[in-house]
Amino acid sequence: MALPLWKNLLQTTKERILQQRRLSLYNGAHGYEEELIKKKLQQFAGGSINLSKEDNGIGILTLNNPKLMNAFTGTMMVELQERITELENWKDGKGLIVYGAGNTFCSGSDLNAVKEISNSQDGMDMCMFMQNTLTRLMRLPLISVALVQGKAFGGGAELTTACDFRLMTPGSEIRFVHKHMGLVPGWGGAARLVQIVGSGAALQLLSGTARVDPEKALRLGFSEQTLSSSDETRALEEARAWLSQYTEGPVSVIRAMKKVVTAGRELPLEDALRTEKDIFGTVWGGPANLEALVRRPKHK
Ligand SMILES: CCC(=O)SCCNC(=O)CCNC(=O)[C@H](O)C(C)(C)COP(=O)(O)OP(=O)(O)OC[C@H]1O[C@@H](n2cnc3c(N)ncnc32)[C@H](O)[C@@H]1OP(=O)(O)O
Repeated sequence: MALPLWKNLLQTTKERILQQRRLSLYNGAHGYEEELIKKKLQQFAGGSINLSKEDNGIGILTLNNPKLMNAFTGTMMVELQERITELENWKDGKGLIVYGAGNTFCSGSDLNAVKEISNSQDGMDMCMFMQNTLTRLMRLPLISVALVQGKAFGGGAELTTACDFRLMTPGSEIRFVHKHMGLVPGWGGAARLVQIVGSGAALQLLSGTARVDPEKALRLGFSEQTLSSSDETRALEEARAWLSQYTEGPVSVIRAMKKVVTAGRELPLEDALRTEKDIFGTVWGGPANLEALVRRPKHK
């Protein structure tokens, strides 16, 4: 017998909360009180995080606070979490482009807000909040790319590492400026940077606060490509075309592909292999697989 509507809704909400907990790193057991830090962050308002979902399965996530070079205010941190939840529930999604409004990526956390929460408890709570959100971004079953125009500094540089790929426009720059602020990365940027460029290069970029221009990023394997245009509309078009090479195809297969790679990236080998087996089971004999068996394509 079908469940009444309210029971269905309750069930879905429970499942979503459980899924968010599973994908996050910190919860009450770590002394993390999400509602408290959210309340605090809400006091530092400004800017927005916007999401548009296109018919081609590509989502566009925009950091929108151009007056402050897209610095992250408290409300933007909370909105980022909300948009990630939306993306987790977008079953038709295959890809994601993260970029900043006004021809620049992001200048890190809003220094006006940071000054107000400079005590250690607030700092740790904000750090756990952002690590949870960026870990969920990294684990989305969508192929994600940071489109870097202008500057990606501090937390902005960390955000680029939560995406699968980075594309840079001419004249743009990624820079981990934390040392100048008497800090180290705290949004997970150091751990992810080591995975992307290796520990030696990561240590140099962090401890030398080195400017990473498009050429250097290519050399380090930090960026995939330098786009030809630094105009916002055209760069976005180029990023869409670049990403489409990987998102073309059946949604179930693209999402499964990202999931097997996430498992390989994060889990010990035996666990990753078992996860790969389970995900393989979701596509084997599925519509795309059966259709291909009929079509028998030649892979020339
Ligand atoms: C997670 C930990 C972290 O994120 S630590 C890193 C925090 N971020 C920073 O320290 C970046 C500080 N900003 C800068 O170095 C420069 O503003 C950069 C980004 C290089 C841009 O320089 P430029 O193109 O000359 O523009 P500008 O300095 O005139 O800035 C325009 C307005 O934006 C503001 N702005 C910029 N970044 C932030 C920020 N992170 N927090 C708060 N406000 C920021 C500037 O103050 C400036 O505002 P105003 O026009 O003077 O009112």
